[in-house]
Amino acid sequence: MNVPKKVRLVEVGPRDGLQNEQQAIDTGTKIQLIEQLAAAGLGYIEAGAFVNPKWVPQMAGSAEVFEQLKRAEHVTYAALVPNLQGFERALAVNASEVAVFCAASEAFTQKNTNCSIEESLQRAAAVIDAATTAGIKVRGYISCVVGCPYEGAIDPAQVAYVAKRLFDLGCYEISLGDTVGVGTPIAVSQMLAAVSDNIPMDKLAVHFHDTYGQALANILAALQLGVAVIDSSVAGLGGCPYAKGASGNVATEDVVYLLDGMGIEHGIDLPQLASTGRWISALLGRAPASKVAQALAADIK
Ligand SMILES: CC(C)(COP(=O)([O-])OP(=O)([O-])OC[C@H]1O[C@@H](n2cnc3c(N)ncnc32)[C@H](O)[C@@H]1OP(=O)([O-])[O-])[C@@H](O)C(=O)NCCC(=O)NCCSC(=O)C[C@@](C)(O)CC(=O)[O-]
Repeated sequence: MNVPKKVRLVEVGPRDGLQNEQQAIDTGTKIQLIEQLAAAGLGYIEAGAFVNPKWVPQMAGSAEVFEQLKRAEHVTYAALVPNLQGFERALAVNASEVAVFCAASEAFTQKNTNCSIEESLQRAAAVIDAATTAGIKVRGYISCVVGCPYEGAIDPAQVAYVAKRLFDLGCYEISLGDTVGVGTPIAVSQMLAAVSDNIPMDKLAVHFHDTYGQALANILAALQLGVAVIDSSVAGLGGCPYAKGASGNVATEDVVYLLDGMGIEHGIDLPQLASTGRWISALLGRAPASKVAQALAADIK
């Protein structure tokens, strides 16, 4: 087993977590969420998305979020961008990094970005060229790495193909997304084995949604293979607008508790993070999806 000693958590709550919320969330609340996450020790926060606001209205105010945010020195504030237009918007508000996104499924790519996989890779290439010129690092996401809401099971070879293309284009890290949350540890391990034939494990991240309650088991499988970057969302917020019924990302609180149990360093203050999760969940009118946050609140020892 190659379990890492230290893990980097990529907090996607303010973007992936909020993008699918139907109720309006004001800019001040989004900023407060990001600032609280930074105060809890998160060093990488995806703070917004510069996508077409007609497609994802909740992310329409991302420019204001980036402009008004009080930035902490230890934090990378990343923005999701689908194309050059999105990159230019992110650059204008001084995003520290950007992330491009593709999928391993043709049907999902069409629904999510209105183009083919090949065209999405060309858009990513244009963003990477412009970002390189501007001195900005680019992360790459791949959705539907285990299953697709439209195509069903996805062949690990197809994930490996798209991952290698994105990596060769210049993404410094590839985040592998189980968008629907259908994966189980064996399927995830097979997918990671295929992808890591072409890309070193230390350039891979995992991004699990918890629809079927498998996210932590999948993370454990990924950690045992040496993956050291995990995407998660405070309070388990989230869901993709183009993956109907898919639940939120794995809760950051739950990942932190798992890492503590394995003696893996992460740099997060769990009680403070759980308090942020309770605050944002209360604001959204629900309990945190994190079991750890619920157990801490009930003082279960
Ligand atoms: C990709 C597009 C833009 C193509 O959308 P399109 O409609 O095909 O774009 P277009 O190039 O034909 O342009 C149409 C209009 O969109 C505008 N436009 C074009 N680009 C932008 C932009 N960047 N920002 C603002 N406006 C933009 C453009 O200016 C034009 O405006 P009009 O002339 O009609 O007024 C659209 O499909 C889109 O925005 N899709 C994003 C969908 C999305 O955000 N999905 C969720 C994020 S991905 C995800 O959650 C998965 C992930 C990453 O978390 C991992 C996982 O869990 O799997």
